Amino acid sequence: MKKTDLHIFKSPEELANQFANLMMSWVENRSGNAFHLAISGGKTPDLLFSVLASKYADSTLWQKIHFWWVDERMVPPTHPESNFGVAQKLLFSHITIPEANIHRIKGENIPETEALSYSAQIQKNIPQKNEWPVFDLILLGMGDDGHTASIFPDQMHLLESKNFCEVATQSQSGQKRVTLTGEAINNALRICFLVTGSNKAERLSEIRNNPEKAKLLPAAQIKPANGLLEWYIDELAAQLIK
Ligand SMILES: O=C1O[C@H](COP(=O)(O)O)[C@@H](O)[C@H](O)[C@H]1O
Repeated sequence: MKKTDLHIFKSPEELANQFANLMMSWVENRSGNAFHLAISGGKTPDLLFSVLASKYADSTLWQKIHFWWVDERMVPPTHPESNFGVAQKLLFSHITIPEANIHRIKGENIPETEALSYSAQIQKNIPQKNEWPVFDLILLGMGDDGHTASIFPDQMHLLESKNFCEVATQSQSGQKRVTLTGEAINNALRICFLVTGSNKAERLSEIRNNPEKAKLLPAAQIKPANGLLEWYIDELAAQLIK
């Protein structure tokens, strides 16, 4: 992680507010009529969804944004752990967005079948470079074990898969996930990690200051082929960074 790629905010609320403004300005300034945004699961995006829903409820930019998911838990959309379900509740139900702009991973389907079907959706809709999709923006989180997307430390091979998507298994619970692979993520134009909370501090300091430990962390392997990589973190997550 280079110093210049790191943006530290006083609180998760300040981060969500500032990031929402930045993101919408990137959408506005991007030429063309589609902006392909892939969002992550977990708790961290909740605040961003709420800020977007309240500050940008009436924005016309929702016509341009196509939502994709970095990963999904293989549960129905009504399940509390559904990443789509959370975005639906906190964001989509508050804005006007064409249904065709929402490209969810269908958690209710058989994981292997859905990984293929979601890959086909990506292939059909997203411009490619070097035979990999080029998302305009990918938002990533990081677990306190250093996983990102649903690429866990015991499944590092998913970083090098030649497929756009793969089935992953949550290491502790055994829950099946469908996730974008490392190469599909690394081909994006811009990748932003959003990370908050003291439970992420140790992993962040390893990524920044300890190359040997960082080798074992999926989040540290995210290195865009041509695009930008930025970290947006709060002070609690930043506390051990030297
Ligand atoms: O399991 C997951 O965890 C990470 C981090 O989640 P958070 O709750 O700490 O924000 C998330 O980025 C990933 O997409 C998700 O599926």
